[in-house]
Amino acid sequence: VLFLLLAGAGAATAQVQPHLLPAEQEISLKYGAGRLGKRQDADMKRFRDNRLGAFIHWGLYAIPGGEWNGEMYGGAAEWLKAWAKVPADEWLKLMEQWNPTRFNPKAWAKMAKKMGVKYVKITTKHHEGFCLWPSKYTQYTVAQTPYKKDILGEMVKAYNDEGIDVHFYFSVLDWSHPDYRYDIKSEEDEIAFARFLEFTDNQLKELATRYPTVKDFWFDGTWDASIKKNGWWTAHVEQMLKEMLPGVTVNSRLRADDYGKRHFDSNGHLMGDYESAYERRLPDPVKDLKVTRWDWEACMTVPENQWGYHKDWSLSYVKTPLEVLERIVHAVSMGGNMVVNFGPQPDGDFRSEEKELADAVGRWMSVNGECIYGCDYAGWDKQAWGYYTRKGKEVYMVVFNSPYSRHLVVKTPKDVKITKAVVLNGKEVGVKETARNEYNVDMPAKDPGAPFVIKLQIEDNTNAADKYREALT
Ligand SMILES: C[C@@H]1O/C(=N\OC(=O)Nc2ccccc2)[C@@H](O)[C@H](O)[C@@H]1O
Repeated sequence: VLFLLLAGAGAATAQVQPHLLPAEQEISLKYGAGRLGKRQDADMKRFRDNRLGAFIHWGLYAIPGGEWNGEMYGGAAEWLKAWAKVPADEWLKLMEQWNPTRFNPKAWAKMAKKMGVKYVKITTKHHEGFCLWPSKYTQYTVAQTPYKKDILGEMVKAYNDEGIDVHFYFSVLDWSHPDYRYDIKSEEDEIAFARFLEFTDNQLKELATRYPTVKDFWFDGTWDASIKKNGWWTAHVEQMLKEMLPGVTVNSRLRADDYGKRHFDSNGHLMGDYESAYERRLPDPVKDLKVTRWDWEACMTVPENQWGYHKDWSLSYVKTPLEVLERIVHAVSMGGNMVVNFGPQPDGDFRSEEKELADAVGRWMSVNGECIYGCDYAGWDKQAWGYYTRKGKEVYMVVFNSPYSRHLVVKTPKDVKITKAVVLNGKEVGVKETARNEYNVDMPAKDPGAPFVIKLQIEDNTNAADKYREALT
């Protein structure tokens, strides 16, 4: 009983993975993790190997762009309705202005292709309740705007035509719907929220039916007590989508278990197919190695916290392309994916900073993408110069910080030797063994002046004798 109470209390804690319980002490759950360990089917391998994605946050919030009644709000632009306390019916009047005349889905897809992203996550419906597809379950859709056309369908086709996978962001929280409840405190709440869950099921079935090439559903807006008290429904949604679209992936943020525990169930097992809690933050490469035990996907904004289009990016720090690149590599080096956010303008074009970012990342990926796509955690100790990634027997050194010593220190696991080091699309560099499982890898003769990649050839020679002796302390 005590454990159950603790588990219930755990519902409020963040999704830090609790210690796994010894199997015999696990509690039985009806709506806990549907699977233990990483999915290893082809669809999940594709999700994982894609590694680099882009987020598109596009909705009515792009029109005001952070400003309401002449006042500029510094908070996230897609939350302006909340910051400016705008009633839903007034907010949804923005639909009358939705007419992105410069929207060119083919150009969007080419920009994503040039950036080197392998998938794009699109906000089908954000918290505001405005749908980018002509849903028949609500009046708040593109069909009821001057634009009229199925924007989501145009995007899906354009991205797929460029060989880019499409993932759907879907907010369960829906500020436009009278039956949404933040908590369930009465019979009336129960009845209204049951209607809301049915409405949501219908929209999800509609999305899965209209756009069968969708590869993933990224749920958001699932943190309220009303959802945590309906963990059964979150398990039902995962099952429903996987029956309709075999192979589709679903993020952990959808899921709550029998006791309202989110992301990880009351036995500490990850629900959904990948953890989706690293939003605008990343696990520590030394202290948080636990994340390498499961699949995960991070997402990030270029300003400090703007997902939707905001008119004024001077209100917070804007990350440089190099800072975005380092976060991409950091995620992959720990076995995660990274999704970089874009907030298109109301006219359907992108701001210049985002176009420049896509270009810069794309130029680097075109030369060095081999150390990202299909790569994973190498299992080697992190060094100050940068990050390791690994693909099979190949280990990549992704160098962001060149050392005054001109040597890149590498410490290999026991029985692993380095036999060769070559700069990607460049020359071989010297490798000097300095102690047991320690090497100095030379910097390239001419400092590339930008992050670069060294590909290591390694040899597993178990039990080979060597000349080194551990100190007798
Ligand atoms: C990707 C982002 O996802 C969100 N929220 O994600 C959260 O996890 N929000 C959160 C985090 C901690 C506690 C409560 C909510 C949205 O609110 C935001 O507009 C954006 O779409």
